[in-house]
Amino acid sequence: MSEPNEATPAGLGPREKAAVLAEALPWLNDYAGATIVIKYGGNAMIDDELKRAFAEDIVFLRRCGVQPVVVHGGGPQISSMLKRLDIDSEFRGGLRVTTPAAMDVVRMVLMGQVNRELVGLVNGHGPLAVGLSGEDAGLFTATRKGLLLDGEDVDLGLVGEVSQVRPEAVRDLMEAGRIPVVATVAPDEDGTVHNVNADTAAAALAVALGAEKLVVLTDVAGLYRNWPEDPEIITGITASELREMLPTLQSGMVPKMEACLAAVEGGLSRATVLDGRVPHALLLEIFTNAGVGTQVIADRVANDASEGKS
Ligand SMILES: Nc1ncnc2c1ncn2[C@@H]1O[C@H](COP(=O)(O)OP(=O)(O)O)[C@@H](O)[C@H]1O
Ligand SMILES: CC(=O)N[C@@H](CCC(=O)OP(=O)(O)O)C(=O)O
Repeated sequence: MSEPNEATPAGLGPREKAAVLAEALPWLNDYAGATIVIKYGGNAMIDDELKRAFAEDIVFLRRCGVQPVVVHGGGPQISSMLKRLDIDSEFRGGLRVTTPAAMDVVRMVLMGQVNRELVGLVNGHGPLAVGLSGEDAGLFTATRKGLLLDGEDVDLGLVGEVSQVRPEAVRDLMEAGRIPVVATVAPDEDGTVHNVNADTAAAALAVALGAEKLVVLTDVAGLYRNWPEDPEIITGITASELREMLPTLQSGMVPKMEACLAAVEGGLSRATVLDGRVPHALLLEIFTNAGVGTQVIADRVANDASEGKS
């Protein structure tokens, strides 16, 4: 048996461990029963250990009385399958130009590969996760997305934005104590399946569920003020400040920060971008005072805070 307060292999003695657990109490109170939508980016699914840690965090949240809903990406996984199949693909404005042939691969990889793997990892802890996509029970309806880039109309092919969310299927699962794991392909009104960016879909679902918070796990420490020259990360930004910054953003950060903005403008108090390469980043964010990543704060919440109302 170890001596009182002797450091464990994890580097913490009993007192420090107890302090970490005690620090979680206010957060446990705050988040009891709350819905948290977690977007898990394909770039954060780096290795098996990180994916296992992510699944543990999701189950931990559920066991603490939080209602986690996972929306996952899989961009790098789609790209590698397209390459194997010798199908060209390019990104414009952070979105994949999606031909019908590429769409078949997007659907196969997101639903048949990434979704199955995440569901399996969570269910290693008990029969909790149920996988679904925007095609199930009318969850998402897509409309074709237009894009104006440098004054030029870009044809993105079968890329969709979410025009309607029917969150009933997700709610049914949550009420049954399950953890919904959502892949972001979605039919349009005629049934043609579209490729929806996972950040965009996560924000739309978070708004439709009236979630407490949107957490986006990616492969950078947060939103850089001057990417990539300067290592400064923005720790907190209001919706108005982010709106001003949006036109200066590049690549994958464009849909990501647009999604965070849509989430807080749609009624959420906060949306946070976190480094998913840090093991258990989700637990650090939800249950400690560590304050990691970039937090986007709704204007009304920021105003209330400056007036001392919260
Ligand atoms: N201002 C910025 N701050 C941080 N990352 C940025 C910024 N601008 C562009 N990026 C790029 O955006 C990427 C994240 O978007 P993306 O690759 O789509 O991630 P995910 O797969 O998690 O959705 C980062 O890895 C980085 O290369
Ligand atoms: C339209 C569009 O770009 N769709 C994305 C869908 C997957 C995704 O968003 O994955 P990440 O979250 O890992 O980037 C794609 O085809 O890559």
